[in-house]
Formats: sequence, C-alpha cells, structure tokens
Amino acid sequence: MPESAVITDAAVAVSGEEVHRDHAVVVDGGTIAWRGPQDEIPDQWSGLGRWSAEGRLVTPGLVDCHTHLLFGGDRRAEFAERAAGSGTYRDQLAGAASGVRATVSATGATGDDELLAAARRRAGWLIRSGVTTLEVKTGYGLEPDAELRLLRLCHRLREELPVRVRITLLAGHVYPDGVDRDDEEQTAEWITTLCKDLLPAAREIGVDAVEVYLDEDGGFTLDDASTVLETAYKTKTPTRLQTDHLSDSAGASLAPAFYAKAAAHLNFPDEAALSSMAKSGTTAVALPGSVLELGESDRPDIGALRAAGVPVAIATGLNPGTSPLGSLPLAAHLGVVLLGMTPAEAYAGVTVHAARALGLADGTGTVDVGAPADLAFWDADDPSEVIYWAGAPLLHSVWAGGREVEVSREFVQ
Ligand SMILES: N=CN[C@@H](CCC(=O)O)C(=O)O
Repeated sequence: MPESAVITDAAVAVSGEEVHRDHAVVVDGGTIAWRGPQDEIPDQWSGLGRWSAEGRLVTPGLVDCHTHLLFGGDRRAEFAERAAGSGTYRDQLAGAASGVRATVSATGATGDDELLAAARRRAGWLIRSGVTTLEVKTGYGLEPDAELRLLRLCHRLREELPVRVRITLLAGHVYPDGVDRDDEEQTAEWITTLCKDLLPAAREIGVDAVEVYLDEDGGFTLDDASTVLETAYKTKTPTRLQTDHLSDSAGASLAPAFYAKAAAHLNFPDEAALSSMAKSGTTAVALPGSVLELGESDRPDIGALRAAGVPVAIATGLNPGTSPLGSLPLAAHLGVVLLGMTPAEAYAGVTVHAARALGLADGTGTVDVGAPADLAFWDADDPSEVIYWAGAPLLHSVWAGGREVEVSREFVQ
C-alpha cells in the first residue's frame, strides 16, 4: 500500500458520536492531507490512486498508552491460584518468588531474542485489535543493568514493529531483593543508585518518559517516588506515575507536582489532587483490565474526574499479573461496564486522550488534517459498536503512517 492514496467510500468517525458517511480521506506522504465528502475531493489529488473502504467505519488507529508487554514467562499459575481462592494478588506481590519478582526472575533468565519474540507476539494482539501506537515500559529488571537491557530491547522493538512505539523507563516498580521497603537507609541508598546511575544512563539510550509505581501496598513510597520523578523532571524528561492501585497512597498529588503526562490506576480518588491534575495537564489512565482481574471494588471515580476536568484515557495495561488483556477495544468495553464511562468517553479514552497521555500533539488519535495516517477500518457502524461487542473481531485492517500493516499471524511469529 503506498503512503499516498485517496480512501473512498468511508464512514469516517471524527468522534465517538459523529460519523461522516460517503467521505474520503486523502493520505499524502503518510499524513492525512484532506478529508471531506467524496464528491468534493479537490482536483490536486486526482493523480493519487484510490482505495475503497467499501463503506467501512474508519477511525484513527487506536492508542494503547500503558503496557508492560516486554517480559519473560507468564503467571498462569498465579492466575489459577487466585481463581481457586488460594492466594490474592496482594499476597503474590508481597512474595519473594511470586508477583512482579517472579516476572523479574523469568525476564532475567530469558534471552534477548526470546524476549523480543514474546513482546512482538503481544504487540501483534494489540495491533490486531486496532492499535497503531503503543507504549511499552521497562520495569521487570529492577537493577540498573537489567533495566538498561530492557530499555535497549524496547528500542529494538520500536525498530521492528510496523506501528509507533513510545518507550517509558519504569524506573521504580518494586524494590529489589536486599532493599527493605521499611528500612530508610536501604531505600535511600537505592534511590541514589536509581537517580545517579540508572536515569542518566537511560537518558543516553533514550526514553520518552520516566515512570514510578507508587503504592503503599508493595510499590514505592511517596518520598522515594517523588525523588525519582523530581530527578527526571529536572532533566526535562516527561514523567508518568502509577498510583493508588492497591491502597490509598496519596500518590495522585505527585502528578501535578512534576507535570506528569499520565497518572494510572487512581483507584482511591483524591479530589484535591484531581483538580490540580486538570491544571497540570495530566491525563488519568484507567486500567479496567486490572480492575476486572483483581475483582476489587476500588476503582477510579469517573464522575469525580469528569467534574474536575481531567481527561481519562483507557489502556490495556497488558502485564502478566494484573492485566493479561490483549485487546484495546475490550479494555474500552470494560471502561464502560466496570467504570461507568459512556461509550463516547471510552472511545476518546483509546484515541485522543490516550495520545495526550503519551504527550503526542501531532494529531495522533484523530483523523484531522495533518495527523499521521494511522487508521483502523472496521466492519462496524460507528465507534460505539466497536466498543459494544466485547471481544468480537470487528477489525478489517489497519494502516500506520499510510501503509497497511500485515495483521496476519505470520507477522508476529
Ligand atoms: N506497576 C504495577 N504493577 C502492574 C502489575 C505488574 C505485575 O503484576 O506484573 C500493574 O499496573 O497492575
């Protein structure tokens, strides 16, 4: 597929509620150059080849703004354990050989090529659900050398995948073996290592953002998270935060302090922090897959986020523990069913708001003129139908940068 073409017979979704039928989209050099009624295509594009969408719904390619898809092994045994009632995620997270630490060991024991193949396979699931931009984070290394290895692999993934990849250094996930969360001397020494060794080395390799997982129930402490984010912020590296996931950790207040692009989870709402987040331009990232998986009643307060004017993105949060979820439209469906978002809000959550969470201001997540020609074609009537049919394979094809992406299984094998 050329990077320049006129797409005709399209039902173009300009929002979750507005679909323009019998429209055309002109793609020129990988970006959207024009869109409008197909009987009004300007003459200047008459030389371009035509490609009929055959009446299909055309949306922007979806944006998955939060994934942990680079890891070794899986945690099916823990999943079965939870289902059998013989352990909770919290117990597993606290264990020395389970939870995040189990994945850290498995990742360390897996070779680069195998890790990349597994990550490509998972990225393929997302692409086959309509995703053309995805975030991938480190975080299953913990020690600086292991984190830097994962960061380099994120860059290889970016080179290998046919869609856009945004890279986050999850500098603080859980404390590594040998660092007791309750021992201030040990944690202080560890934070110094992260700030003095890991962050500068990661900057050399290249990161789009630095993130910390702050949670009183197993994640970083407020003070430690604050130190890491402040260090990143001072070097003008965009920051992100995951907080208030398993416990009320008062973490949301850190997002505005460092103009975080994204604050994920937020299961214990703090209204004062929400209004500051609106001012600092932070996007809330809802991870309904994790809400589903843990089966807990704590969840983000969409009404309070709406009232505070904080845009809400939805992501798969794809990870082996709390969100083994490989479809972004299904995550959007869960955003409606579990969190009380409207289908139109959920659609904005996986398009324009997700792009905002990634700091992308080039029109990603829209079908506006000037935006990258990242498009998804659906056998569906409108965006709400894409979200309504939970897990149904409604995707027909995807284009990234004006090129059709091969979504067959072979692409990821
Ligand atoms: N960063 C926090 N924890 C992940 C889960 C990671 C795991 O269990 O492997 C989360 O977002 O839910």
